[in-house]
Amino acid sequence: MNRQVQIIGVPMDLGADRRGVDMGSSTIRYAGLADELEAAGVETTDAGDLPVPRAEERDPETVQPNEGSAKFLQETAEVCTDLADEVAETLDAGQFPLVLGGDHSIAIGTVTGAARDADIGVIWFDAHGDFNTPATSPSGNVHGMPLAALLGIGDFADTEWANAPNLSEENVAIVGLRRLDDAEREAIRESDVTAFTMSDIDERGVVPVVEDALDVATDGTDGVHVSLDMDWLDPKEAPGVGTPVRGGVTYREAHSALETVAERDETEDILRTLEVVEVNAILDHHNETAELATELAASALGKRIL
Ligand SMILES: NC(=[NH2+])NCCC[C@H](N)C(=O)O
Ligand SMILES: [Mn+2]
Ligand SMILES: [Mn+2]
Repeated sequence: MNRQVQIIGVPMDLGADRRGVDMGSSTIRYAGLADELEAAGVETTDAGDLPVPRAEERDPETVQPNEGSAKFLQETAEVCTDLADEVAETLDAGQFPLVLGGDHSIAIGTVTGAARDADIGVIWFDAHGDFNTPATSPSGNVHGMPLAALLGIGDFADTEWANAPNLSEENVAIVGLRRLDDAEREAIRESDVTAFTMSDIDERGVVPVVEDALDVATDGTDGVHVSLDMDWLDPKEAPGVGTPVRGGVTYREAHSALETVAERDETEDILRTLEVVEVNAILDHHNETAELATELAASALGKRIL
């Protein structure tokens, strides 16, 4: 496939408690993303990093009284609106947006941009559901809320900047789930989102599960957004993440999953956007999580062993 990839970095850490995730985009570049993608046979350009305000720069006067329920929500809205424009413009120019986080709150920008002129499906590789709302979140961290925000769940019902117009719950598949807050579990059960837990992967194997997730995300849509939270992997493979959870997928399972996406893309041209998030440079060991992120992006975009 003759794909022109445009890298868009978003050094965002306002959605997470653990500082260090703002360096994710540069560590992934430093790990050799451009070379890895070249090996996958795709042409790459780099749009650099979007500006993200720093927590320290904030004027205390602007802090909202209800700040604790969704920290830095106003700043997140601004960054995600910029990102959505950048993603939509990249697609309009015939290029493929590869978004590098930053924490997972940026998915609100990537997905609203991807869904601007198309019906899309989403595959969400994650240990977590990211299905909290300001009312249910135990942490107030927006990186635990992007899926709920995009789908307009609960108090996100009229949050226009965060709702993805052309995305329905029926076309969302979460893969690899293993840690949920109580209210989040309830909200996912009540929704029409399809959730494949780690138990499903244990029982059936990762490839059949990803095939099913692809069926969910492609059913009646124009394309698929793949969101890869690096804490989806087991912390033994990906130690550089802020919210690690034991019992994640292995190195080989992760590659198989993204190769399965690439195989479907080869025959059906389904992949619209890709993002890799939650790489935390401070917590990483010798950049190994960033290196893994580059490898997995390349697998998703068609790199093969043979
Ligand atoms: N994208 C992530 N790493 N999300 C972790 C979310 C953790 C927890 N459920 C919360 O709401 O704070
Ligand atoms: Mn996660
Ligand atoms: Mn996540």
